[in-house]
Amino acid sequence: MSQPTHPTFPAATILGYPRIGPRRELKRALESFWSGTTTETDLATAAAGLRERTRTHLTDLGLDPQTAAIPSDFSYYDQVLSTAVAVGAIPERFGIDASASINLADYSRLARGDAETAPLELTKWFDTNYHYLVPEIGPDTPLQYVPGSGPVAEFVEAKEAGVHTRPVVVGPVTLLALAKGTDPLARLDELVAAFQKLLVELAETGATWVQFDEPALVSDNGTIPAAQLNDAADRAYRALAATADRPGILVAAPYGDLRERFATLAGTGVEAIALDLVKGEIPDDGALAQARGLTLVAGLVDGHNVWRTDLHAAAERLQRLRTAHDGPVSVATSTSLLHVPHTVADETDLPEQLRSWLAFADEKVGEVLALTAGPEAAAEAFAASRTVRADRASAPGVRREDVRRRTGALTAADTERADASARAAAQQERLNLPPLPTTTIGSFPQTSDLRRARAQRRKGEISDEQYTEVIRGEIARVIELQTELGLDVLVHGEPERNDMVQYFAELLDGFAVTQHGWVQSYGSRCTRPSILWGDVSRPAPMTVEWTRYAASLTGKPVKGMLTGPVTILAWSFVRDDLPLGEVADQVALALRDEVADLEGAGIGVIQVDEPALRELLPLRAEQHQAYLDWSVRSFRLATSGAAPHTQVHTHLCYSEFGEVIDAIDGLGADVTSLEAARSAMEVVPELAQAGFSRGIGPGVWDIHSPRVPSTEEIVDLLGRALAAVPAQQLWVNPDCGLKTRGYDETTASLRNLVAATERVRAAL
Ligand code: MET
Ligand SMILES: [Zn+2]
Repeated sequence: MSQPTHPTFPAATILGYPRIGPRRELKRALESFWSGTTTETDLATAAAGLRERTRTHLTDLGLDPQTAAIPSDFSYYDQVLSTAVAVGAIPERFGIDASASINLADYSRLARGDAETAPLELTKWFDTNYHYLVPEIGPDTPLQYVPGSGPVAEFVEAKEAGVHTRPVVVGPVTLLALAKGTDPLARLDELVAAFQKLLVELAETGATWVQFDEPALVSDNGTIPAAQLNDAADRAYRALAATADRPGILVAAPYGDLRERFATLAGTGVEAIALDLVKGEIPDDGALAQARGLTLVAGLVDGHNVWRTDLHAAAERLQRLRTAHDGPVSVATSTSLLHVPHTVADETDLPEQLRSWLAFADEKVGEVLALTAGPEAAAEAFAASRTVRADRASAPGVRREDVRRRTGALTAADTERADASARAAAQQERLNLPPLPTTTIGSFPQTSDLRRARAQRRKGEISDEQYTEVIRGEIARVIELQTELGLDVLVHGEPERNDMVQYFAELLDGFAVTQHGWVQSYGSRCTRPSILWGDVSRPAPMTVEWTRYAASLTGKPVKGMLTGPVTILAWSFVRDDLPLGEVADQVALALRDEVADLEGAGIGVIQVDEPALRELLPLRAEQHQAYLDWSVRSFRLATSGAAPHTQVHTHLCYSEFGEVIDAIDGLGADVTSLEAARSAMEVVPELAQAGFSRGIGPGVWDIHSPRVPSTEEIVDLLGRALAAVPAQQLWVNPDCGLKTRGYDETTASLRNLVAATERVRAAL
């Protein structure tokens, strides 16, 4: 085996940096290209400008521009897609020549589909709120390296601009572990051969280090059994390490603990391993002995949350690792900084004190450098870190005795409702619903008028009264539409909500919202997570007036709409100084009060959405139960104060439900609606088999595209559902909320939904 020589790994680095741009420049460039207002060249120019800005900016922040400390990790849409494209893994159904470089129109087509071709599936990336495009790798999918691929071009671009970067790609094991298709792992050797060609081309252009991201190695939740995953890592990295003339290889394992796979990787011949020491542990001495001489990259600065690092604690761990490990140790972030906003400096509206506790991407680069310099050279940063910690611990609102007393006094009785069949009888008596009741998931289209009114209110251009009038007008219109369509359980349409989490975060104590804290969710889509910094309480009712107004306009039941505790946590930056289960209880109690107030206003149906229930499932199997226990408990706590004759609904979407089916049952909601249209109701028999006996509303309309489902199609889906559950259990609804849809397709689709239901009812 050849022994390539590599310059030493840089002492300080980050595993990746946000690529959307501080003012979402990439989003704008992509969307104007997609809409046809700009050309492919315009898009490429904008992207090159952003990359240039990032390199210069990271250099200015103090990362070394000459030693591969600055990652080149750009992607136009998604890093998994970009890596798949680099190794030519393009499904044949797109009709794209996989052996040549593809243009941005074709690249976009893979991500977004077109009239004839469905896009690649989009799904959640590990335990984050980022979504990747699922590679399709079957026995016949082409796999061949495409010379001049993205990583090479980006490296060369940087080099020509005077910056020697470290190309970042998704590693072969993770790429296959995430792929769908018949036995993707069977293609490992071919995939590795493609990556070998990438390594050779990178070496030819002068790259000294390359980073392979392998988060699949820290998770038990994938489809590949543990032993096979370990074996695949062993095979893949032995082969990659054996490539003649290649850059040094860094394997990064973000989001969790490598455990026994650390020793596996250490034995393959790669030069460096990046450990997530925020989520994971320092390997024990036995494992470290296997890694003698290797560079370990200590991920001590959290790339996945926004709190300033405790530099003393991190320095202490760094010292422990340095003492225990016989080889170089570098400092890095635990994950790519993709998951955090650019800089706290932009947040001029946040309270000064809260601001001082935060570190976004740029501040985290500073923390990595301070840790690398050490407590003496970076004395000022270390002192500030200590001050901030003390300040945070004692700041008003972080710990509130009234909130703690309430959570401390909870008992099992607080999560129990009356028996489900007694509830069902009381609810039917009150609501008097027909068989197969029809409803929607909550939101109706968010029109540009609504968005404008919100922006005007923010800028003070319209008064609160004027804003309220706009919202009430919209509620009235939505109620009228639903009445005309003949739906059974109506909603107010959520026109007052910019976002289903942020709306509540703005009204609850303990949360703050940012101005520019955008984080890429997928492609051009970004979210602005709220920051949960203190004990949570509800100063005043949050949804009651809107719901009461809607109910006053109709004789039909109107469903109150709340976002559940787990989803509120999953889509916010959560505090790191209190166990999540306790935070969830605090949020649940606030929601419990809201449920009581909705009941007091005469609302008989209340939905608590938990679309993120699956998302927070820990990556390691032995932690699943504890998570499911607290997440289910918090939902029950939020809802179980409801009287028997109040019908509690929940809604889940986005994910495979398999692993959480029992938990869904455990929520105990009277009615559960789930995304199901694309999978042709697959979840219904799964629920039935699990013994689920309460109401089920499997979605019959895939709301992710403007396509209107036909009446026949919905009749067919309902038939499938009825094959698995009795009619008394079945509800009819779309897959999810309608806020991204237009009114035309909404009206047409709901009309078909009602017509199909009537047809099926007649045949019962
Ligand atoms: C992502 S789940 C969305 C549920 C919410 N009630 C809505 O309809 O928009
Ligand atoms: Zn949904």
